[in-house]
Amino acid sequence: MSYQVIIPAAGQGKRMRAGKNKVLLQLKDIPILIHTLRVFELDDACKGIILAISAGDEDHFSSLLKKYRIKKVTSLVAGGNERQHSVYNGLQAAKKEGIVLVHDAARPFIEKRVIHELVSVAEKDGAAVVAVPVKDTIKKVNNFEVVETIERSSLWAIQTPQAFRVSLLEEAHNLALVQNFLGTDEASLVERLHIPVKIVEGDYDNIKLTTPEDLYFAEAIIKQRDYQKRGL
Ligand SMILES: Nc1ccn([C@@H]2O[C@H](COP(=O)(O)OP(=O)(O)OP(=O)(O)O)[C@@H](O)[C@H]2O)c(=O)n1
Ligand SMILES: C[C@](O)(CO)[C@H](O)COP(=O)(O)O
Repeated sequence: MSYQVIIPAAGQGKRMRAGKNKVLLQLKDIPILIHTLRVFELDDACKGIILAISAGDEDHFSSLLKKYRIKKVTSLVAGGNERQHSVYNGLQAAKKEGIVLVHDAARPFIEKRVIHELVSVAEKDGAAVVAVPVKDTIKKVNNFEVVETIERSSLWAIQTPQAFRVSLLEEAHNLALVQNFLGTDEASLVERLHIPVKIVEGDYDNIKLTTPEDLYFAEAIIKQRDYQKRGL
């Protein structure tokens, strides 16, 4: 098993309200970005990391990679205005064979076991995403009034990583470009090709650090994992 991974890290973190790119915030004295990169650095199946960063951040990110001894980053590419554009730019630097993953820099808690299950499914079926069943009741709302309650048994919260045959993700991105379609994840682009996207059940702690309270959850996850490591 082998794969390459595109990691979009060129956001502004507006919802985090930290006044800077949230992936540079520290968790346990280490930037969130480095927590994420380490998962892939330590996975032998990962053959290369393509990192999308904002223009002007090259020196800072390069020095972080050096400081934390991240050696698998093969390309630093320019991020775009939207996450989809950052991933598109990453894809231009990808090797044109095998499986490519896309994983948010802002999701530092992904586990190797889940990545490997995802890659196996993508090798077989072409497209797969990590997801968890939705726990809340979800309602469609208009103008602060309920329109309908959506049957929960078929709802899943989609995470990253998302894995694809490279040629398939390229085709999906090219179609989105031509059709001026902007999706919030890669699978939504592939779905437009009418290609089935498989679900791999992941973990609820693979959170995306999006708003300030997610940082408390992140501290708790780290503490819990430390206890587990020490057999407590
Ligand atoms: N133009 C963008 C926007 C987002 N991202 C990356 O995509 C991931 C998921 O995006 P999100 O959580 O929305 O991050 P931000 O865009 O930084 O947050 P916000 O929308 O609150 O500004 C993050 O790792 C972020 O750095 C990116 O590479 N390029
Ligand atoms: C790709 C993603 O993380 C899947 O949950 C999510 O859609 C990114 O969305 P955002 O709009 O960048 O928060």
